[in-house]
Amino acid sequence: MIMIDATHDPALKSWVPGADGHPDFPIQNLPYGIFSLGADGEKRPAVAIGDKLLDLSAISGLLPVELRGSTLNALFALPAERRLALRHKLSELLSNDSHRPALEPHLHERSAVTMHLPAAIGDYTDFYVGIHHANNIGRQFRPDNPLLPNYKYVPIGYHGRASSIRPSGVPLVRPKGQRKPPEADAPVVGPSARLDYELELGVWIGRGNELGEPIPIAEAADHIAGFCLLNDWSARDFQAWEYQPLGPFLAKNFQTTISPWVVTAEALAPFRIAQPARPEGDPKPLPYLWDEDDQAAGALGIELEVQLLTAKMREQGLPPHRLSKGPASNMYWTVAQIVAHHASNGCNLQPGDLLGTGTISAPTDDGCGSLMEITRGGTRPVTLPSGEERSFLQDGDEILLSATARADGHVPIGFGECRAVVLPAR
Ligand SMILES: O=C(O)/C=C/C(=O)CC(=O)CC(=O)O
Ligand SMILES: [Ca+2]
Ligand SMILES: [Mg+2]
Repeated sequence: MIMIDATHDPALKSWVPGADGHPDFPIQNLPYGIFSLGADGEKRPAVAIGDKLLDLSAISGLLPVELRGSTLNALFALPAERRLALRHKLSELLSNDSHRPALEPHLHERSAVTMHLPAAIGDYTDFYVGIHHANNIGRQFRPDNPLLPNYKYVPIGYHGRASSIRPSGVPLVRPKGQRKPPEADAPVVGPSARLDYELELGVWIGRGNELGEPIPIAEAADHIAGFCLLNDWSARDFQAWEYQPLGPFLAKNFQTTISPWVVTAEALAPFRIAQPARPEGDPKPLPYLWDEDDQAAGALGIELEVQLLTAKMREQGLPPHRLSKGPASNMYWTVAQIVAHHASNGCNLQPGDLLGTGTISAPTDDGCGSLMEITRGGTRPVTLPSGEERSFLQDGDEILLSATARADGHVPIGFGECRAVVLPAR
């Protein structure tokens, strides 16, 4: 069980200029990532602090954990106590002035470096825990049968594609594929006309489990290294045509964008709120999915937001326009439940595997996590400050996801950027 400790102290200050009061990366956060100086430079581990990062490969002699190489998989695999020891050391190094002369040469402006995927992602699985999303989108794909009867018993997911996951900033090329326009007798192939985003949290798997050995739900939290933002780009026209009976395939595997900084489970310890009660009459989950301590630990106290910036808005100097905002507590299943479920048949999870929670929508109109929901399948376009309308994404549109964890008596911490612009189909 991860505890609140001195590294979360709201009175803790950093000697790094601009870190105190930073909206994402004050000293209470300390997220890890992989960067290089220049796009082709050597990839190295770092910790973000304010607008800067500290090159951890350059100060490895000072750290209790060997941190080298171009991925964080080995760090994720460590027992939680070792990761905690590293967090404590970094908190001390970045708060105590006496370390400034030794460390300052290894700070870099984050705006001047290239960020990479933080881990070699062996496998990526996307869940469907946003019950309001499941209701909204289910109504469009299956008007008579929006929420299927299994939803409240089994955390639904699909196996995604790890090879096409990209860090924030890498543009998305509009996918081509098969769709069957409602009035047509036969499908056509071409660029997606209903390109959408999905607002999700990503969960980084830490320690793995052996093939054949399930993860008991009481131990699931020990297998989570951290979190990121995840945009599960979705071609709704391909999806509607291809998804039955095996689920999403080419509609969702052409690219997935994640934020490059790993906000650790340790950093998020204080940011828990009461787990929303299951609606009256909902079935109690089966024992392998139910843990009183997991329920008592609460839901993630994270506020999520999506913004859109079109090419015309960029030209006009307009700021991004908020499409939605809502809390991560709108998850029907906890993160521990999806981890335990994934391994319940003996499937082995490995350090650096990535799970998506599924689209997190609020029950209100201003909190929907995809355009498909906001525009009711494209029938109610959004009007933007530039005067433009959007039903689905156009070329040149940029989607920006952001998130902030907040709790009374604690310094808020954020996730950094998860953005990508849509380029024309090739
Ligand atoms: O209800 C459906 O058929 C559609 C589901 C999705 O869009 C799949 C998905 O990516 C799950 C999610 O993000 O919640
Ligand atoms: Ca999804
Ligand atoms: Mg995807």
